Order: sequence, then C-alpha cells, then structure tokens
Amino acid sequence: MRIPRTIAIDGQSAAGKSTLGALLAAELGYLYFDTGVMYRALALAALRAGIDPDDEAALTALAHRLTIDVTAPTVTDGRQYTVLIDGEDVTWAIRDPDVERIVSRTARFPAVRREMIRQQQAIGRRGRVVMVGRDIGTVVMPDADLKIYLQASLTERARRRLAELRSRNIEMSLEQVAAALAERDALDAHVAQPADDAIILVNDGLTPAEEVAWVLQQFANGDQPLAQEINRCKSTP
Ligand SMILES: Nc1ncnc2c1ncn2[C@@H]1O[C@H](COP(=O)(O)OP(=O)(O)OP(=O)(O)O)[C@@H](O)[C@H]1O
Ligand SMILES: Nc1ccn([C@H]2C[C@H](O)[C@@H](COP(=O)(O)O)O2)c(=O)n1
Repeated sequence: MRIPRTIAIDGQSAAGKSTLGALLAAELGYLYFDTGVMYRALALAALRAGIDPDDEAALTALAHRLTIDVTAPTVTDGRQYTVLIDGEDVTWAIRDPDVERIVSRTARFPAVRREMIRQQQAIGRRGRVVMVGRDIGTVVMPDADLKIYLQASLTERARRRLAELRSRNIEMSLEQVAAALAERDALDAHVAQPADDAIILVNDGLTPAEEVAWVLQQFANGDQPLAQEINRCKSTP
C-alpha cells in the first residue's frame, strides 16, 4: 500500500485521536481536522443562546447558521488549532466542563449530524487530510484510504483526561473523570463503532511517537523506503 491520501481516525473520548491525528498530519504534510471540535462548538453556541440540548429543531437551525472556522494555531498556548465561532476564538471554551456535559446530547440528533457531516465531507473531498472523530471511517469518509480505530482502557483514558484537566487548573477526581468518560462512551456508542475495514490500535502503554511509527509502518511499501515515500507524498500536491 502506498501513502494514503485520506486517513480516518475514530475512537472513544480521550483515546488519543487528536494527538495521533495531528502528529500524522504533520509527518505527511496533510490537513488535520478534528470533527469533534464542530460538535463542541455547536454545543457551546447552544449553551450561550440558551437553547435546550434536547431541542433538535433549534439545534439544527443553529448548526445551519453557525460559522465554525478551524485554523492553524494563532496563539502559542499549547493549542493544536484555533477554533472560531462567528469570528470569536473559542478554542479552549469548547473544552469547558459545561460543554463536556451536553455535547453528546446535542451531537446525537440526525438532522444536526446531517449538516455537520455535509461540511466535514466537503473537507474530506479535498484529500490529503487526516480526519478525526467517531464516524469518519463509517459515514463521513467511508472510502478513506486508511482507517484507524483507536482504543485505550477507561482507566488509561481517565488518567489522560485528568492530566489534561489539571493542566488547565480544572480539579476533578480520577473517579469523577472515569465516570464522565463512561457516560460519554455510552452516549456516543450509537456513532462510535469501528468500520469493518478499520485497523484497531490499542494504545495503552504506547507513546504518541510509537503510535505514529506503527501507523506509518502500516503503509510502508516494500519497494521503496518509507522516508522516500513520505517525502514524495509531501511534494505531491
Ligand atoms: N499515547 C498516549 N499516551 C499518553 N497520553 C496520551 C497519548 N495520546 C494522547 N495522550 C494524552 O491524552 C489526552 C487526550 O488525548 P486526545 O485529546 O488526543 O484524545 P481524543 O481521543 O482526541 O479526545 P477527545 O475525543 O475527547 O477530543 C491528551 O492530554 C493527550 O496529550
Ligand atoms: N465525528 C464525530 C465527532 C465527535 N462526536 C461527538 C462525540 C463527543 O460526544 C463530542 C465531542 O467529541 P470529542 O471532541 O470528544 O472527540 O462530539 C460525534 O458524534 N461525531
């Protein structure tokens, strides 16, 4: 297999999808796109507008009129990208606990998903993209050249999320974080299933760098050293 032009990474919350996706995209010179950001931005906008997280019609109308931009980082504060809602920087606000609490509810409606998926597919059609989420390999990019389904144990994911929250001065116990992730897993289960042709990567005990090396090896082509293939890929528009 040669270097894929479209890569889908799906998996549960805090499995490490965004980390792996961003590293892979940087390695290949591809666009990195985290679709969870769009659902988080919608949930934040709904909170601010006082929209009921169970009001499908209002959420769908909001999804149609909201302008969500995801750009390269505009501030050096550890962000992987900058997220704008109607021009306002909400990169960190979309990860606040209030958004965490409702995003699975607002993301579950078919009419909301249709609009989100429409926008995501437009990005996927450009190619040279690493797209991250729950349903990328099954719905958004079912023809993706490479599909990875990332898994980690609940305990490991809770440890990772706790460290992430503490780095933002948000204090929670490991038990609270694990319970919130388990609840999120249950709510997301209807969309977060691996594609039949996805490669499953369980990353407990793996560093992000080890994950990247493993993925790159999945598409190493015997007749050319991998580094040559990656350089060719970076120079190919
Ligand atoms: N292989 C790994 N080993 C240890 N920590 C990791 C690993 N991969 C990611 N992390 C850390 O775990 C946390 C969650 O990672 P990341 O945001 O990539 O997960 P995610 O699956 O995209 O989560 P979400 O779906 O909630 O956005 C981050 O703090 C990240 O630095
Ligand atoms: N393609 C996607 C991406 C995300 N979601 C949901 C799942 C979560 O509840 C929420 C936030 O995602 P995260 O940032 O944690 O990856 O959005 C989805 O339904 N489909």
